[in-house]
Amino acid sequence: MHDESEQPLIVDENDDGVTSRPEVSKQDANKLIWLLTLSAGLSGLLFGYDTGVISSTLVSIHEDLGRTLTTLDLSMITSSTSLLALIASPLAGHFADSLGRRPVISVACGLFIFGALFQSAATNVWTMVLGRAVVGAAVGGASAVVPLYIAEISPADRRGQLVSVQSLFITGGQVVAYVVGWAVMGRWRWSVGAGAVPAILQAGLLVGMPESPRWLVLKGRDDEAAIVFSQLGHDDCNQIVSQVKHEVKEEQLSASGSMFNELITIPANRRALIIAAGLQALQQLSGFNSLMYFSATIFALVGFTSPIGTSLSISVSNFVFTLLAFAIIDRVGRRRILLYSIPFMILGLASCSLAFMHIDASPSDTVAPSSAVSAPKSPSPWSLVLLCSLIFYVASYACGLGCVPWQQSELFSLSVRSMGSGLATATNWTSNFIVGATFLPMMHTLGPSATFLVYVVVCLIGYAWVWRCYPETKNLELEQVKKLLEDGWGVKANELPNDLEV
Ligand SMILES: O[C@H]1[C@H](O)[C@@H](O)[C@H](O)[C@@H](O)[C@H]1O
Repeated sequence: MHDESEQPLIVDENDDGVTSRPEVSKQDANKLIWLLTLSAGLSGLLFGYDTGVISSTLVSIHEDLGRTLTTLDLSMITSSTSLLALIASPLAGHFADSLGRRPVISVACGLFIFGALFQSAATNVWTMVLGRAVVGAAVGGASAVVPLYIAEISPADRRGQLVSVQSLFITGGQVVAYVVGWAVMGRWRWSVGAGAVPAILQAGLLVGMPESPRWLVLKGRDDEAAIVFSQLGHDDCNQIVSQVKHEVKEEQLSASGSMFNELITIPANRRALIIAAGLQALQQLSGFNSLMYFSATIFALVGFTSPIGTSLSISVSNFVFTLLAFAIIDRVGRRRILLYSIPFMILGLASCSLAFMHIDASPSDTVAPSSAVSAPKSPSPWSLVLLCSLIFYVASYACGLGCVPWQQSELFSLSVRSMGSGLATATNWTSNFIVGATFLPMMHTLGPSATFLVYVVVCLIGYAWVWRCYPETKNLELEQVKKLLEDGWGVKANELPNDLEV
């Protein structure tokens, strides 16, 4: 264990009047960074659990909410979470700026607990929708602020990986939700209520969590920031505090009014917002969550006898390939991962569309999936092709688009970071809402094959846009990324990242 008495004390004051702190060993700092990442990342687990659990819940509710669920009921129960998430995320961005990152994460944690318990006690469709909405507010707030908090405490060369911990937690939470949903065999009140458990654990961990040091500098609390930076293992915490202060001053000079104005009128900020929000929209509009929410419905439709069990393959592949992204993101880089993986998503989706052409599957109007097929059928060889294509699509999604958009906060400069992340997150949830609300109707009107073709087209457009606009940010300090976007999209500039001066 590290002995504090051996730590060299640096007691001089620098130009900014910041007093240096006792040095902390790299090992202790590393442990702390991991602990904070895991504590904050638990919100990702809840995000994943609460969004994943709906798939098995939908097929288990039957008439427990007082009536047989219609397509509209299912869409409302599913979409109320994303609807509230999209309202909560920009608000969370706002409060993360005025009150700090930590209080927002704490409030989200409280809402996770309350929402889980409320859902498990739901007696009719409306109370269920309300419970899902409370959880949605928590998911929206946490998904805007947790990646931002992690990015702000991470060293530049491991930031991609540490922020990806959140994606690992999300996808892990979705696997747990599927397993729990499967294991409790229809007792959905238990599975939705179980979401309160990790949230209670997180509430305990949040007690000792420090505020983001970059936010502290933004608020002029330099001494406190220096303490946190030194706990996080910065060799020269005075230098990093001055660097961040310098950035804040520069931004104040070029600021032209409100934070929103600053975000829209300063070209680097505007580009950051377009890139972050665009990638979040692409993540969702590529259709992945239609599988998250309705894979059991799809598998019932095409004749699998254990649709919930089969849909577990979707969430497990998502988790396993997010692990791959986690392992390589800081080496391969964000842009390259996207450019390599999106073409495989397109292939997977096109092959799903082909498989559906050969499967006789037309969703009926009442949609408890076990009754969604007019006559029981067994899976044809094309159903197996469909399953493999879906897994292929999910795998390529998970190692690129599933993960990279959550790196969003690194694109923004400090003074607009929380608002920019909040708006980009809101775009994610808006698009999530659109996909959740349109998937079943599209399956009805266009048919399954054409529905998947729509996602192919989205991915094709998305690929071209990423190629044109998404810059590489690996290994850059947060303060350097801003420079990257000053004169353009930074797609070429970052071929020489070391040339960028802070
Ligand atoms: O990054 C996550 C992850 O890919 C999840 O599996 C998905 O359900 C979320 O919508 C997405 O934001």
